[in-house]
Amino acid sequence: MKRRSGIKIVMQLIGLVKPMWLIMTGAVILGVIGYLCATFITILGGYGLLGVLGVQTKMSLHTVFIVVAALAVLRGALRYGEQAGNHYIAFRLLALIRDKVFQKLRKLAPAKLEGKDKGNLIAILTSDIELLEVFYAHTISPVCIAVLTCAVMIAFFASYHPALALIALAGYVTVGVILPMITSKMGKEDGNRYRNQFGEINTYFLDSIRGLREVIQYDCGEERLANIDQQSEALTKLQGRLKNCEGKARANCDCAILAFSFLMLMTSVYLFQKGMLNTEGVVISTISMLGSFGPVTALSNLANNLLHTFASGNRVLELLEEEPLIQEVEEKGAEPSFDGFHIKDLTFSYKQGEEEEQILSDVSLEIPKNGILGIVGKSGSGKSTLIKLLMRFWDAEKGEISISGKPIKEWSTNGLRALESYVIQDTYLFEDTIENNVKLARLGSTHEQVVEACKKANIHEWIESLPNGYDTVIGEGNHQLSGGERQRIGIARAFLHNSEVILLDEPTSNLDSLNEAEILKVLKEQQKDKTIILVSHRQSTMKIADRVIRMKEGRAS
Ligand SMILES: Nc1ncnc2c1ncn2[C@@H]1O[C@H](COP(=O)(O)OP(=O)(O)OP(=O)(O)O)[C@@H](O)[C@H]1O
Repeated sequence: MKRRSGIKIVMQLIGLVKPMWLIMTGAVILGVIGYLCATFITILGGYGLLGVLGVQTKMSLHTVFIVVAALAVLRGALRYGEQAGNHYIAFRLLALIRDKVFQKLRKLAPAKLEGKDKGNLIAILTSDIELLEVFYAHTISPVCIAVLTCAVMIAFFASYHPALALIALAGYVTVGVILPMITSKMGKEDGNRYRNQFGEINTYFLDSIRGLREVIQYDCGEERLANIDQQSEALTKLQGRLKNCEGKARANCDCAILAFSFLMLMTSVYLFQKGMLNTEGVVISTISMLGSFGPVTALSNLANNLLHTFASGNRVLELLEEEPLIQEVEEKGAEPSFDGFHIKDLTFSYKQGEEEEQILSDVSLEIPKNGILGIVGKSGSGKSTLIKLLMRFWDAEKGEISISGKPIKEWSTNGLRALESYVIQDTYLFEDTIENNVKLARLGSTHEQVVEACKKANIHEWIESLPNGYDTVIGEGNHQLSGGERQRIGIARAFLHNSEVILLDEPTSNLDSLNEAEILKVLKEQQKDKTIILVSHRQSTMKIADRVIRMKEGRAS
């Protein structure tokens, strides 16, 4: 994983706030005034104390009480405004980032996502993005607020004596900049490791749940459980180290505040002895120093959370910057006028790190418009790969596939996908009604069109036999479908999509011979005005093909 510096991550994350800078400015202004109100409540307390002790000050005791009450009310209102503004920005931005991540995933799919660690992706989509809330709601404006509030306070100290202003400046820089920098340096590695291990444990968990049947059958539950325990323990250890670092940071911060306040007291007493400061100056400057660390302490505490936030930010930015393997052509509505597939010298290999295994070499093939082409060949001979290349899930490294005289990588990607329907062995069902699951192939189609597609896929009667018919909710945790039922829903989708080209990769592998025969009959009827490409190991399925080609050692014959 690419490691960005903290500054680079911050700059890139701040870049996303641009559309909301007005609200951010408002929140900062409210925050600065709010913190000054809080600090001056303490300072006015000092004036009040001096008044009670009979020392002559700039303000009467009566005025002090009224102003303190007014500042307290104002502080509450301002704090509310600042927090509301910051959280509004943060949650709007999280929605925006999620949207960007989903758009990116769509572009990366399927070529770049096939080999990706799914648990890690889930961790990025959920907890990593969620953690950026800390950055947007509790980092940007607190930094601005701290800088502005400290500037006002330094000017206030300077009104008593420049030396006091210098001590205040040194105190604010130490607590708000130097200590947080040391803390984040100390915990950066652990922060990154924690986020990555969290992703890994997610993947392992997900894998164990998905493969539960195999785990039970081969009795390896204990071993997986032990692995989960081991990973959780490692995670707990890392978390312990991070908390330890956090604790040290808090302790250092408190020590620094006390040390600088003590230095302020000593210096003001010294100046008093030299006649350069009055009693009011000594008391007020010391109280002000103690009471004005609020905004910089907020920064110091942030450094602890930022360890996680930077690691999460890095992972989210990494995903957003990932380049898709194929560049999509965006030209709305430009569907190719289909005249068949013209495949010339097609060579392709999947790249996995440094390794490359050639799957197709110099395949040349003419697939005419309309009719059924069967593709057979040994397992692993590249049949599915050829189909995926026709869908342009990958680009060929040499040679090309063209339609109407133009390579498919120059046709609009949406247009190409609208031209083709792709049915695979294992259809994915979303947690939704059967009707919506089928409608996915053509949003906006009517109930009658869905029923017609399901009738062709020989699944209508089964759907009607369910208590809720087409409104039955299927998918994970709901009505579970058999392999054959899933496959027929996949075929119904392809019929509803009603595209000119239908690519079928082992479409009948889970069907009994009765269902297979019914579906093949419908496919055969469609061959007049559809181009059907069929990959299957079943001889019974291949019978409907007009022409059958064989894949062997990366070539078609
Ligand atoms: N996404 C991928 N990344 C890397 N290698 C892959 C990928 N998909 C397939 N392969 C490899 O490419 C080779 C051809 O796979 P393909 O699925 O095209 O074969 P097939 O002829 O359809 O096999 P089967 O009949 O078993 O479905 C296999 O060795 C497979 O391991």
